[in-house]
Amino acid sequence: MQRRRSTSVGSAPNPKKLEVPLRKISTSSPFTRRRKKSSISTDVRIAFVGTLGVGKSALTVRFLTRRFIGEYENSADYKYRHMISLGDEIIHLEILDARSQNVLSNDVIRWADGVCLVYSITDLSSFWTIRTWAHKIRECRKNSVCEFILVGNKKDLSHFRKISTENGRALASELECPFFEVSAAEDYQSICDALYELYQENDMSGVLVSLDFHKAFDSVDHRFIIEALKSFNFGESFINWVKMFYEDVTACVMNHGISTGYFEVGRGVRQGDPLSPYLLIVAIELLAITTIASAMRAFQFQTLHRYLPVNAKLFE
Ligand SMILES: Nc1nc2c(ncn2[C@@H]2O[C@H](COP(=O)(O)OP(=O)(O)OP(=O)(O)O)[C@@H](O)[C@H]2O)c(=O)[nH]1
Repeated sequence: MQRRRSTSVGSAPNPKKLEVPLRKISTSSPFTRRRKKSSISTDVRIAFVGTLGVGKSALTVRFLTRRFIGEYENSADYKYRHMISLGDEIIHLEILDARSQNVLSNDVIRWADGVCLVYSITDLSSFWTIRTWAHKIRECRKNSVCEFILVGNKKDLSHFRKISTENGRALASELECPFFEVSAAEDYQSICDALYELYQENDMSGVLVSLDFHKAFDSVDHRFIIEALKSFNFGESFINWVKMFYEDVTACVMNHGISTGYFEVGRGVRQGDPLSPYLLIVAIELLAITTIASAMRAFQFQTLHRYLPVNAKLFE
């Protein structure tokens, strides 16, 4: 699961904020019943997207308040905050009810951890749009995790149905995402189930990168320090100064007045030097950036283990 803290929708055009008082769903809520984790707090952003009138606001409000009002103010993006507990885990949800547009905005895709692609079972065009939008999400978020689910809303209007459950299921299987048919008008449970599934999907797709900086001060490779400085565009003369301290360094060890021969020192920052912690931070920053990039790439091809040791060697 992506765990982030932010309150704006990228550079989306001034989304109107509608702060809903933080509500804690009781532990008997269907969304909270089935899972127990250690005590942690998670931030999750979910966006409801779909074409005009498919019921995005109705679904959002139903989930947040358990009520179906019927008519909703639809002229802007609305963002809600909501808190739920899943066993010992506190989940801070940010839910975006995106206003309808013909095109799914990149800002929304970049903002969300998970997307509910909503169509109405009574509206064919809302259904056909989904495929394009799903591909757009995959394309736009190919280097980061953003799961989506397919939600067919207005299940209660079965007499006006234009899209069969089988068609919905077939599209979901083509897009390789979970599928739900729900009714914001009549059903609360299935909306919770859908959101829970979305949460689960994201949870399973996360990448955890752990860097162990055991004896990092002593083990960072001097060549890597220089490469890191170059990567961050430090000036040539500054890099030459650092090189002076770190290239061709030799040392010997004195024990009871007896000295070893001189040997080359290729690793470790100089102790007692006020510049050293900053050099280490620069090196760690580059390592973190390349590791995360490798991990995300590796995750896509499911070969995480092959990439991480490459970076880890820099600090061995
Ligand atoms: N019968 C029925 N009507 C629904 C359902 N969900 C939404 N509606 C109705 O569909 C209409 C549009 O619902 P909204 O929630 O405003 O849809 P929206 O996707 O947010 O609309 P835009 O933001 O304008 O695109 C409203 O009249 C709702 O009452 C449902 O499950 N069943």
